[in-house]
Amino acid sequence: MRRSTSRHRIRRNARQVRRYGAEPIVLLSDDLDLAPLVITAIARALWRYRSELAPFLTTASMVGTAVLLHDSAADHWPAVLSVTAAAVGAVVVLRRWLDLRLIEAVYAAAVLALVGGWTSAATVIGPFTPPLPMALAVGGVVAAVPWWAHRRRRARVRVERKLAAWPDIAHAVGLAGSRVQSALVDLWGYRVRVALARGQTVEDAVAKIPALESALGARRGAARIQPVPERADRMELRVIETDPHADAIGWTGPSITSITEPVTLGLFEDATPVRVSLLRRHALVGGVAGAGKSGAINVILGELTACPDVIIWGIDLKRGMELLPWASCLDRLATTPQEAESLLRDAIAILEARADALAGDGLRVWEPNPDAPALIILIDEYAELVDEAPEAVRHADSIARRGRAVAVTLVAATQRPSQKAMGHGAVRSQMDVRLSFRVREQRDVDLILGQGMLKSGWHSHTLNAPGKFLLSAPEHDIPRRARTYLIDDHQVQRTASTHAPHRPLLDSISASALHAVKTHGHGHEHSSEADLQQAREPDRNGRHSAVQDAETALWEALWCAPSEGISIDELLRVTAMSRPWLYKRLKEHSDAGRISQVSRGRWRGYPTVN
Ligand SMILES: Nc1ncnc2c1ncn2[C@@H]1O[C@H](COP(=O)(O)OP(=O)(O)OP(=O)(O)O)[C@@H](O)[C@H]1O
Repeated sequence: MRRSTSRHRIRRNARQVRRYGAEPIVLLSDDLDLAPLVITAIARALWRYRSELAPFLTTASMVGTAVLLHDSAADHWPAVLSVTAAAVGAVVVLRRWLDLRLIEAVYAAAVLALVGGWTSAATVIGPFTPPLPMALAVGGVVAAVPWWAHRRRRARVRVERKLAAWPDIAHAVGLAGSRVQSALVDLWGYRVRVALARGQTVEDAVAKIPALESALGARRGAARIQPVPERADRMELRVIETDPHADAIGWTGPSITSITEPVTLGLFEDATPVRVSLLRRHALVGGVAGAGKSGAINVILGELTACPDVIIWGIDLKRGMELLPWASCLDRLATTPQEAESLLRDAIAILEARADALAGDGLRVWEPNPDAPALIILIDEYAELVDEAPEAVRHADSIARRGRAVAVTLVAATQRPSQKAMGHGAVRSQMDVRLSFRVREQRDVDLILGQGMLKSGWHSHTLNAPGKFLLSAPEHDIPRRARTYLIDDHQVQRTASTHAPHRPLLDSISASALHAVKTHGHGHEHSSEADLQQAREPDRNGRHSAVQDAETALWEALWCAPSEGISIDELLRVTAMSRPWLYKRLKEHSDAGRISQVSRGRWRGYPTVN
């Protein structure tokens, strides 16, 4: 009778669970039959919320440990301190291996020091001797708040809870018997390694993607499945919770330290990084005005300037508007057609000298290192070069055909690389890496990416935001939408000044060729060490004079402005500098009280007070 009453109660509880949701409502009573249910429910709740409860569990175990140590081994406190120091050291040393960011490592080290310090003090004087209880309470709360608030931890817990239901999910979608082996949570979602049940294939799982998205409560199109090459019964499930392309993706700094590593340009839609090698390869960046070409060049420069085994030269016939901010890291910057022509002619001299040196040594390719750096020439708006410096284009053509093996390569940006805009030469056909930002017309797709690409599904005319692009390269042969990282002007400035002191010098073979060109008009003469040193010296005068010209033009324009002031557009025209540069200068002058804003967007200089 009693037994049937408690069964009745349990059934009633179960009904309540169904009615009120997942969390069982436990009615406390003195009925002993309910005890196991209560204990199980508490244990489950403790397990489920173990991450949130971690601060309490840590505090409780500190007190327990201190009680034991104080009673039995009070003189062992130095051992506690030593273990603490070792643990803090391990966190510092193994930070990367533990996948901890700097701030997380600092937190972990601080908490470990707090726990160890308190426990050793409690070992000596007892955990309940003032002020230790108060110190524990205050320290516990202070340490727990960042833990509870930490976004990455919360995301990990949420994913763990979701994956705890994997057996049910797998059963529901038709992959019964598969198991989760590991899961990794990142900024954009999570990645799960799944062991498939006997006889199941990755293709079976791919067919269940829509069902999986539904069962995991993800948005449509959020899940991707990839095979694991070495095991047919394993797969990797990627769930993207935040669309990486929804907003601009900030650049977090260079990802490489050598040109032999692939540069990282941005992220694909599935949040995997876009990596492409520029070693001994020419690159073409195309797309309409405002589509993000300069952004891509900035990212490329951010990466390349971090490499001490590459020398960078730049050609920017828009008076250096795009490349000037990087000038301290560019060994040469040409801003006029004449400078462009001589820069490319010098590059050919280097190319030929290197080719001769390689042939002499019986080598096939130039392996860049800090003593023998690669040379990359960035050309912003190639079409301007074609219009203004036809001779330079002939040199560029030659570099495009012969530069790869000797690591003298081009990165050219242009709005529409038609035969005319590319100077009817071989340059376009020699480009191994192609980045297509948005193009205006469908036929422009093939112009940038190559014949037949539009038909094969490379639809860069449908890209819908600045910075989005398609990448075609030997290691990227399927069209996947990507977005470049966005580097703001401050980052450009900071990165350029950080990297500038570490730029390499030209190798002696190349410097000797340059010296010979300067003195004899061709590149095969013997040069003294002093000559070489002079030839190696970066020629950054172009930069300084262009900036000074702009500063002077700006100041004169402001000073001579009429009483209603001069507009931003006019200032942009007279300085030929970028908008951010102009705004920065205006702010500096205005902060110093030298100029004033007469009305919205119109400025003028103050008359000097004597
Ligand atoms: N990756 C990106 N994410 C978000 N916004 C971007 C990105 N790249 C560029 N933009 C935005 O688009 C604007 C134009 O970009 P950018 O100057 O790179 O275009 P462009 O193709 O070089 O144009 P132009 O040919 O006129 O120089 C930038 O001011 C920036 O606000």
